[in-house]
Amino acid sequence: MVHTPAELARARERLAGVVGLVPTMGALHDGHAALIRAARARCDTVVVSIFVNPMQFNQAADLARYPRPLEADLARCRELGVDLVFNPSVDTMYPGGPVQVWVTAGELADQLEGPNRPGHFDGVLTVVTKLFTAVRPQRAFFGEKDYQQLVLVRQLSHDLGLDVEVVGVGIVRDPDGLALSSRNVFLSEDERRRALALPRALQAGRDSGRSASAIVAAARAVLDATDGIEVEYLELRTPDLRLPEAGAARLLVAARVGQTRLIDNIAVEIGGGV
Ligand SMILES: Nc1ncnc2c1ncn2[C@@H]1O[C@H](COP(=O)(O)OP(=O)(O)OP(=O)(O)O)[C@@H](O)[C@H]1O
Ligand SMILES: CC(C)(CO)[C@@H](O)C(=O)[O-]
Ligand code: BAL
Repeated sequence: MVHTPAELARARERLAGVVGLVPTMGALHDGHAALIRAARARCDTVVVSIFVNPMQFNQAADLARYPRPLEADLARCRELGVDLVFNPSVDTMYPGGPVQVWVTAGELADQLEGPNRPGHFDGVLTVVTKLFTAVRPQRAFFGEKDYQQLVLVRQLSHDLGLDVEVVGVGIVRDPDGLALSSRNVFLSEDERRRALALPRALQAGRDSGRSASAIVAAARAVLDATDGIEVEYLELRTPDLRLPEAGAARLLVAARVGQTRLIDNIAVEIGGGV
């Protein structure tokens, strides 16, 4: 494990072949393991970063309670054959305090997560740019659970010419359908039962029929029938997050269950008659 960009630069010189980066905020679960396995399969060397990035949190309480089980994370990385873990401190990543120059997300972030988490994607894109610059990977692996983040990071690599191939990895779910997330540990048993309305709603949307309005209505009906969840958005988009058209699409949802905010999404097919 290395902690500083200087240590990372020295270790990076010894990494052979195609380097794959898996950026995480730790509290590793089977979703992260899928990213690491995808990186193992497609790269010669795998680097995992573990950094809870304060600059992408817009609520102090959310940052303060974010889980940080570092020893267990390191054991998981060893089991999965990770070659190098980069675990910087906040002071090392942001010497002298918060950055003054940001990578800003642009209009792709004016929807879905963006308006609900002001400044979040600027924080994500800024830290991902710093991680890409420090690690210099050829490939980087991101989960489809954070679908808008994946699309934005792909755009980041393209627009800034970072020369990193951004690989998306499918959502890993618990057997009951709930998408794995580090924040699921905050759900009580009752909240977890309510949270299952998210994957059920997405599945109902997918199964509902052909038109965009039928897909959204079927998903909305499941959410409306569930007490104790507060829906922030339920939206249909093209795979690159434009307004929906016939063909391949994504249905995306965000909701609060108690104090915990959850997101999820699913691939759907719009058959026409929007
Ligand atoms: N269930 C999942 N399936 C696939 N990828 C996932 C899953 N959960 C997280 N990831 C991916 O792992 C990477 C690191 O995410 P992060 O460390 O924030 O974990 P998280 O579980 O998403 O936590 P959070 O509760 O903060 O959303 C991201 O690219 C994210 O999309
Ligand atoms: C990509 C990321 C590691 C940047 O802090 C974070 O947003 C995450 O864990 O998805
Ligand atoms: N999993 C994306 C990072 C975040 O929620 O802050």
